[in-house]
Amino acid sequence: MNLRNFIRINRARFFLFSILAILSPLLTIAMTALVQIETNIILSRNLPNFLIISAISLTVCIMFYALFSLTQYLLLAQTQDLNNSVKEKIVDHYFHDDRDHPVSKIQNRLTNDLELINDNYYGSLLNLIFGVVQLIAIIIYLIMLSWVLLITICIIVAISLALPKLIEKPLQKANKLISTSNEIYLDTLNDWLRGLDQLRQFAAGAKLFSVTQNASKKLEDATVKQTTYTKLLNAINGIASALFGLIIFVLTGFLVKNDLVQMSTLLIVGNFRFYLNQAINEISQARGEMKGVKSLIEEVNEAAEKVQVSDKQKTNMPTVIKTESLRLNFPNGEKLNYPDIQINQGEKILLTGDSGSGKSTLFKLILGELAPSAGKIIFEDKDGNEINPDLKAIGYLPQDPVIFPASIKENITMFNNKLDNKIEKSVEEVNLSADLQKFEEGINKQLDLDKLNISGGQRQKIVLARAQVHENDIILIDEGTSAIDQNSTIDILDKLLKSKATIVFIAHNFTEEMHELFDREIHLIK
Ligand SMILES: Nc1ncnc2c1ncn2[C@@H]1O[C@H](COP(=O)(O)OP(=O)(O)OP(=O)(O)O)[C@@H](O)[C@H]1O
Repeated sequence: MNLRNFIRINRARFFLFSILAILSPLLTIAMTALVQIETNIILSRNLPNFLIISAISLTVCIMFYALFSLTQYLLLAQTQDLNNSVKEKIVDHYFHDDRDHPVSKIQNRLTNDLELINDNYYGSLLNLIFGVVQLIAIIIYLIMLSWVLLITICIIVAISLALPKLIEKPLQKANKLISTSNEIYLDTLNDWLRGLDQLRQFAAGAKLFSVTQNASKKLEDATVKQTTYTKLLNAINGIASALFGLIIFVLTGFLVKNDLVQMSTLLIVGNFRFYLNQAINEISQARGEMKGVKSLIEEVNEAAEKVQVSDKQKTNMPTVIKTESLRLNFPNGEKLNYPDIQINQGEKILLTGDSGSGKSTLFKLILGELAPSAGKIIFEDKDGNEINPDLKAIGYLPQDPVIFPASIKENITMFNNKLDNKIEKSVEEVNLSADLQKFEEGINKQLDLDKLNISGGQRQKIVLARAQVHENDIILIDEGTSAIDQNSTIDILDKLLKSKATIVFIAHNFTEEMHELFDREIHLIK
């Protein structure tokens, strides 16, 4: 998200943007110079020259507005292209880093953070170039007039550029606060709107309004705080530049009085006073705003960094999975201690235990999503050697089946059409055929996550079929049949447990008949 990437995204467009961004402020100075010439022509009462110079002034004025609008358009196009590329990199990063991220954090990165950077950094870039070019043009003009004026202006510029430092830190903090508050707001909306039906049913609207209003208020407060600092920066700059302009005006008057510069200088300096104020204002404000989002840019850059996929050769699937003195301490003080467990190749294990005894967490530890606080998980090959398996090759069915807004077929193959030939068998094995007959489009039915157009049991059957077609050697299933009726469950388990794969199945309330389908049971105690 840095300037180098901004240039690289489209060098030709950036070049054109830079030329126009330099040309536009020069045109404003040219317009002022033309006004001065026009004034002299009026004083000499020369109508033909007046008409010519007026036509030139009009052309320069139209050119300025046309070029400046084009410059703004080019800036926007360049920013949008950079945003698209950064968004792609951020999604790629979150996909490959194998870490658990709250959805709201990713949403915030991809929307609010990028918007803040666009407005404050790239939006200010044009103002910065515009201000610097305008300032340089005025300085050159003044050098030709008087060195006293030049030195005074250099001192003024140095002070003006140091001004944003006064509130640089609080502005950075305010920008960070907006980002965090937005993340919390999105989180709150996600958590509470998901259960909108239930809230309606239990007439709990008051709670919904209060939590969303609370989160929204924090976000609004953060925005107000940031705006306050930005406006404060504007006010400081405005007052300073007005003061500085006045000093220059008075100084020029003094120089004229002492015959050190010509009378006309007073008019020129008067005209340029406005531009000098404008240039200093724009430079200071742009620098302040750009610095304000510096730390946010660093965070976004980190999130967009390419994740190095380890080139360490991942070995085959383990024959044995063992845990040794495994312990996990959560940051909130909750502790889980596991007995030593061994899972052998091809075994069908039923994992049971009290609610909260750590069954789902054990899966997350095996999958490497959580790191143990003590003890370890050992993966061994058939010769008993410790190996480093590719944990992504372990099939995992979480408690809440994860379904995508695509067809049932694509949800089973996970968009790999090489697996199409295995679908029919898997659909049979998970008892999904009868359900598919109810849909006009059958297996090609598009799932609509908002309308929830399939039942909980059908969702579970789809993810079970997904595990079947992918033929993983090890499958971890977390309450994979809890929404499926008992007869179907027995039927599905009967077929599923005949496979060669190692299967660990978490379940509650299984009947004796269901227990008997497994080789053994591991029971965790809280
Ligand atoms: N991120 C977390 N932070 C703090 N505690 C957690 C976290 N995740 C899980 N726990 C705690 O760890 C314990 C084990 O949770 P886990 O989900 O593994 O239990 P479980 O045996 O699968 O329960 P259930 O049968 O009810 O699904 C619970 O007491 C839970 O509160």
